[in-house]
Amino acid sequence: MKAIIFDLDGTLIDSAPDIHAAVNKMLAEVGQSELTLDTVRSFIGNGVPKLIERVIGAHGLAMDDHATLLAMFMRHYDADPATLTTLYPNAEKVITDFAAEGFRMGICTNKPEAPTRAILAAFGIDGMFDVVIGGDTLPVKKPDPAPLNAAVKALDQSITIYVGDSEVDAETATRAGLPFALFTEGYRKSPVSALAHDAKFADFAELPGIVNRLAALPA
Ligand SMILES: O=C(O)COP(=O)(O)O
Ligand SMILES: [Mg+2]
Repeated sequence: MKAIIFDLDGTLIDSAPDIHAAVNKMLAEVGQSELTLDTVRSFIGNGVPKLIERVIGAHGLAMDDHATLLAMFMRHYDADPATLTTLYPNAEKVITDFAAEGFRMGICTNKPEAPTRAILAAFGIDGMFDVVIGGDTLPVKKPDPAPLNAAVKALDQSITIYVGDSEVDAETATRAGLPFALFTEGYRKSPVSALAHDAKFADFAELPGIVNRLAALPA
């Protein structure tokens, strides 16, 4: 049987609006002006500590305040992680079909595990994933391959495919030696051609065909 592991932000869900809202609530708390949605979206992908570092850089704030700002951000984000967030078109139908076909599925994201689980529950899809690895589940994050390797091990299938949207995901899949399907409508910063990938798709309706093709390739 086959397994599929998904990245979360910019892959299954468009979460930037809630992350943006929490960043701006944090900035308001310390008397700083708001950042735009595009700016905050470009800061997503390497986990929350890196997001906060990038916000600090954008505002010329003191790196000494990193821990305080991170705690403030998490308070706001944990309080409201899913209100403005949406699943990408066809994502829910496709993962429901995969589950019905007996695929084992997992999540490997750099988002901390607690809001990851809260968001999956808010969309009623938490039961479909047999393993959830967040950015704080292990001591290291993607692009270190350890989180993805941990998810692969937990699912324990002969063929596992990783689905993600970013440079970080492409590098992680390469380092873990997994076939990688790139969702092109997420938070990638460089052209599709700059990311190592075995397949790409702009609509989740294309994913079942891709998974069948990749699963049939020799390992
Ligand atoms: O940067 C984050 O917090 C999460 O990003 P990811 O779900 O795309 O790994
Ligand atoms: Mg992502």
